[in-house]
Amino acid sequence: MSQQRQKLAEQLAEAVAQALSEDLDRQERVLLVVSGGSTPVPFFKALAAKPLAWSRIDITLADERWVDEQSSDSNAKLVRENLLQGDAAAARFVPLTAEASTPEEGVAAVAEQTASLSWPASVVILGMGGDGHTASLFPDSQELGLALSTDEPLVAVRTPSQPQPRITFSASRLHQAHRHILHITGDDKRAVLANALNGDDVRQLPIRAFLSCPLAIYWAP
Ligand SMILES: O=C(O)[C@H](O)[C@@H](O)[C@H](O)[C@H](O)COP(=O)(O)O
Repeated sequence: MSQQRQKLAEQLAEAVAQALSEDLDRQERVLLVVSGGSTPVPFFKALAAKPLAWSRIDITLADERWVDEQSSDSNAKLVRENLLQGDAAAARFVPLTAEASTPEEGVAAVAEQTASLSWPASVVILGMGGDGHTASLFPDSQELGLALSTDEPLVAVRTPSQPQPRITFSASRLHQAHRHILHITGDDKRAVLANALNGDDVRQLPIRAFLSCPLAIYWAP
């Protein structure tokens, strides 16, 4: 982990902790939506160390891979092992998983299980892939149009570029937040973001669906 990425993770954790604590002053419970993948790990660790009223914080994921919760590809496992540690273990984590063997079969159960979360979220933290996807809004997925347009909260997604099927909150649901943050690292992603900022076709680079939320960008080389 480069020093710059570590510093970025710490600055992001500071900003998110500040946002959560401001909202906790006004609301009984607050919602934090995080992303999976590899980038957020140092941020999760830094956030877990913050003194917050964790028992009043709900945490969920922007999207999930449809795998066993013990799989190393599980975003829920990533959150449990890196964020829900120490005092932060008192947070209520609502995963996007269900007993069903496919996300298409499980999406209704996940919708029921996440129905108790109260939106708008305090903060939605997004990641981005090299193809401009965010959450599981993939440019090559057949369900992209649906995920970008539906008012339903969740969409089951299959995409040729990814090994597992997925479930994602829809763009309209992810828009429901007081603050949106994009957390990315590396020159490749900087170039993808620059490209995204230079055009409008959301289906080509789905991160564009969030560029005017407004979106705070946390980037380090
Ligand atoms: O489950 C996931 O993979 C995500 O939530 C996804 O949208 C992620 O944020 C990007 O793919 C970036 O992933 P990296 O941080 O691993 O580059």
